[in-house]
Amino acid sequence: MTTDIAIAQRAKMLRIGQVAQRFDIDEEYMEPYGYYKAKISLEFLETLKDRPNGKLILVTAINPTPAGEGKTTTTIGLGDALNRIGKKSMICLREPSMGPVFGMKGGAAGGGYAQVVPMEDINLHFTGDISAVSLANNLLAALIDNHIHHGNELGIDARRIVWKRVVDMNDRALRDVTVGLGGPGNGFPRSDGFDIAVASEVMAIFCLATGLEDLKDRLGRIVIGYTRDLRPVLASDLKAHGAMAALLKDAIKPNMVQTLENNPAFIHGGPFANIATGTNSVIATSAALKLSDYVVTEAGFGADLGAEKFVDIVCRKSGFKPDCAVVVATVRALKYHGGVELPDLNQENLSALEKGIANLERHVNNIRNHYGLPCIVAINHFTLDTDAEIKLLQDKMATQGAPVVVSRHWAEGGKGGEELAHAVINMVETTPSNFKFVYEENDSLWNKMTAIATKLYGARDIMADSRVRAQIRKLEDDGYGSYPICVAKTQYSFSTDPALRGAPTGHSVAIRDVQLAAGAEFIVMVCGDAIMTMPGLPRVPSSNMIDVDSEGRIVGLF
Ligand SMILES: Nc1ncnc2c1ncn2[C@@H]1O[C@H](COP(=O)(O)OP(=O)(O)O)[C@@H](O)[C@H]1O
Ligand SMILES: O=COP(=O)(O)O
Ligand SMILES: [Mg+2]
Repeated sequence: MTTDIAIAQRAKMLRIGQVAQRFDIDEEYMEPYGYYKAKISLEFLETLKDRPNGKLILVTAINPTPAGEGKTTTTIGLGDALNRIGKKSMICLREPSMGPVFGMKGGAAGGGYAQVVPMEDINLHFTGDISAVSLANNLLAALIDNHIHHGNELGIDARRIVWKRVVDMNDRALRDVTVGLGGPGNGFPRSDGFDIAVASEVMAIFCLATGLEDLKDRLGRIVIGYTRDLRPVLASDLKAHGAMAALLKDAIKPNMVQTLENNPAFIHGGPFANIATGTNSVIATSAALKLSDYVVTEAGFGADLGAEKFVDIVCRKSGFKPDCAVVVATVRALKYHGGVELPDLNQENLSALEKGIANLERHVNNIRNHYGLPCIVAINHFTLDTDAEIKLLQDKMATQGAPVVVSRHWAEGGKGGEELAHAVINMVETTPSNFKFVYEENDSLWNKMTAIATKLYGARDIMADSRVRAQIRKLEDDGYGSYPICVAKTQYSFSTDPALRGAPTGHSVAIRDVQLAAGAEFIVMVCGDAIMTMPGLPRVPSSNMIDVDSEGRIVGLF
């Protein structure tokens, strides 16, 4: 079988300036990173602000198997298909974290004949944005310990520092560390830990900021910890935010690359959707909306996570209003939700498929009734899907109020996605969006989390111990009650139990921890025990297969 990287390395790429010209982006505003990547200057984006917005299509999915069900691949295939049928379309994706790249899931540049290129660059260092985010995050961490070392004038309580270090790698050995060992010259010993870079609040701020000044202002409002009398200590108290913004001044400009069919793609910002917001930067999507008639963007994991955060955090803050949603479903994942285990997903199993369709039905219901969005089901066709399985899925979904389209973009590129593209255009042109939030800004934090859990997850209620309840009360007392919620929970289930697949009801969502993201302006609610902000590498990491050959070409990157 032809690998993704073999297809990508055979691509006939255009110089990135040629791709940009098709979308009236003058080369003087392009800051090339080689021949096939470029950043777009923020000054250029300023010149666009009076233009009307194009239509916004959100690609989401059912709860995935560990491999993922093809949101990124479908976003790319749909974007190519829209351009093939004569629609001026751009796609907006997140940049891949090297955690999954070297870990279990692999890259995030699509697959088959629906990829963005140069995929090796995109999946590895790309233009250095995630490294810049990591450095900005860790500069703040270093300044905290340095401040304590040099007398601690702010009175930071070292036991109440909430700011962690980050690295863009899956490294369980760094989850729980002690810093400052080795005597007085090394500072004061204290427990610390690393999160994966894409879980950093700096990444969330990066993705929500509207420009450099907003970025700097938000960075300054980060709460790094508390004094002994529980007063918050901010990054601006440490005079850190200017230097942090300086590290990010180039990263904040959106990156442009191209698809295998030479259509433009913005790839910018990379938060995961199970532990963070899960969508690309507001700057990139805002730019794409001014530069094209149809923007296709994806939100991570299932519609219970990435799409909900896109709606309740990103759209609430940015003013975006999606015109429709495409929910990606696969036969394999629906069989998984019907109880089939991973090794057996390649066998036809109509009864399991029929049972697992409940997961898709609930996502369609949530998207239509709780996000108020017209919805299309895209069956991301896999080679081993049987006609009987496809027919069963189409028949079962026929009464759910969402058109079901089989899309073959992975195998055929944009051509394979044209039916989906026509369905999207028809939906956008005939069905108005009744876009709405799942909860209101002035609902209490507890009621916001209750709304998400009961309306979307099928939960009976939420619960929390007295410590967490006290934390929530203090956040309300400190004036953060109007902030939206960023749920951190497993991506495999509507519940907090990854093994509870399908469409569980009556479960309880336990809030294990609550974290303030004052700069990103949301409250993280960590639900259940199956979630961590520093993943570990699997027994056989993808890095085993990755190499560089004698001509300097990357091999084994999927
Ligand atoms: N139709 C398909 N057939 C085979 N492999 C696919 C198909 N769609 C996606 N993939 C592969 O599945 C993995 C997940 O796809 P991706 O688009 O990254 O999913 P998501 O964005 O939902 O996590 C990638 O390795 C991709 O190449
Ligand atoms: O945050 C997760 O994103 P994917 O669903 O694209 O892997
Ligand atoms: Mg993806």
